[in-house]
Amino acid sequence: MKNLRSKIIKALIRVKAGAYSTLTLTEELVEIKDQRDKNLFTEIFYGVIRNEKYLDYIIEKFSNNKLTKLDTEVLMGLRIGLYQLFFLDRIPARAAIYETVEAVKELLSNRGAAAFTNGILRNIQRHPEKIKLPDRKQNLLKFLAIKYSYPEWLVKQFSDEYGPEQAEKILAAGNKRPEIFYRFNSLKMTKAEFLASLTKAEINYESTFIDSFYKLNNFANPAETEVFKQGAAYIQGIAAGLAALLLRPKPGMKILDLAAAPGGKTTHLAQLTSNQAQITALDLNPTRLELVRENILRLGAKQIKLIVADAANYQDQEQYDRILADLPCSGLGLIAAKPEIKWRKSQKQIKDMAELQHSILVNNIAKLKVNGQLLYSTCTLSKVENQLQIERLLSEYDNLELLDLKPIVNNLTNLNIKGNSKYLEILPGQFESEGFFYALIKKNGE
Ligand SMILES: C[S@@+](CC[C@H](N)C(=O)[O-])C[C@H]1O[C@@H](n2cnc3c(N)ncnc32)[C@H](O)[C@@H]1O
Repeated sequence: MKNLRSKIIKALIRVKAGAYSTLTLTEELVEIKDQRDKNLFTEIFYGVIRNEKYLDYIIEKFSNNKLTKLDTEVLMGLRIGLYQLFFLDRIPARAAIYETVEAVKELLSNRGAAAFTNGILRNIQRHPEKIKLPDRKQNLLKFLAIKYSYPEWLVKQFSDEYGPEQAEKILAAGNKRPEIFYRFNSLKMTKAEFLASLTKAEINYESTFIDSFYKLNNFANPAETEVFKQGAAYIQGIAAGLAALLLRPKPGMKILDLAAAPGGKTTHLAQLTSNQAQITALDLNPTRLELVRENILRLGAKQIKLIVADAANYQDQEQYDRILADLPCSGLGLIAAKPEIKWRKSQKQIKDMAELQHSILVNNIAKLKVNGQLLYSTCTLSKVENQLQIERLLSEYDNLELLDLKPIVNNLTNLNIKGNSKYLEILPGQFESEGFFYALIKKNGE
């Protein structure tokens, strides 16, 4: 297949059928040699998933056929064509349309399909004045849903829970390309060696509010560097990087990690204790637990026992100093990195997740020592999985106390968090990061 755009169409069809965008992209990029082609592929691929609803809204205005009646290749062709016309200024309109129509020709032998794609794209290009978004004043939710391309129920949920102004910021942040960070892994080399290696490879990096985290600027292949191969770097969102820090693990402690895969936080815990803590790491999914094993090996983490288990039923007699409950969640804080999330979640799934999280917490709270601490975290933005989840737990146990995370985070990082809440909620984009929620719970004597 010669045409880059036909590859993009095929990749988008895979994601539509349920594949993960990140994995699909990684697999596709291996086949492409030229770095500029890789960049263009990535830009159009993610751009279309992020803006799907907005693009369809426009296509619908110019098509006499219902979108559900179109061949998938044609619909994807129209989306990528339109994305290039409206979002990429470096590709001349004629070239964008020509290449897209050629891609549709390559994928479908039926000549009508290419002619149809050509006709619609040319018409849109000639008559942009026909495109009108829903009226913002008359129907704010609908306007936001189309403009930022989110399902309307999700726009409503964000707006109900955060207010319309903050909701709009959340929606916009979810459409930005996420920043890439390296966590420096001190188990493999000194920081001076690590930084020297980045400099030698001409990688442009910046310090962040966490000592061991570095932001990579305009860098496309973070998994191919020397430091990565040597295990001195782990690619991790900076908000996720707070978890192990906030748990304040010490050498000699017994730590239970209830949902560990792919192992970002497990290996961070090992790093912070110089491999001197005893960590038990669970995950329900054996394939994903293998990723933890690979990461442990690459990063040189030690003293970690891996167990395939459902944390909602897991039994052991051990008492732990620390429990990390970085639980499965609806993932609404990760939309920038995994934009298909917004099309795959439902209100029902969010409720089901909240129930699962509750059962996992209830099943494991007895394993926490008196004076031990449990850190609850999710990468989502929904009250029922976050604040309400913790309120529910605290209402059921007299001996649990919510600790204030502000002084802890302000002490361990360069952040200066203020406010009344003892929780730590990081909104997407707030610190160039993904969205995260943290609550720290201490167990008191009976
Ligand atoms: C948010 S991810 C964990 C990320 C991980 N802590 C890290 O930092 O790399 C949630 C994980 O929970 C696992 N999971 C889902 N249901 C589970 C259950 N009932 N018991 C244990 N693990 C579960 C999933 O397989 C997934 O790997």
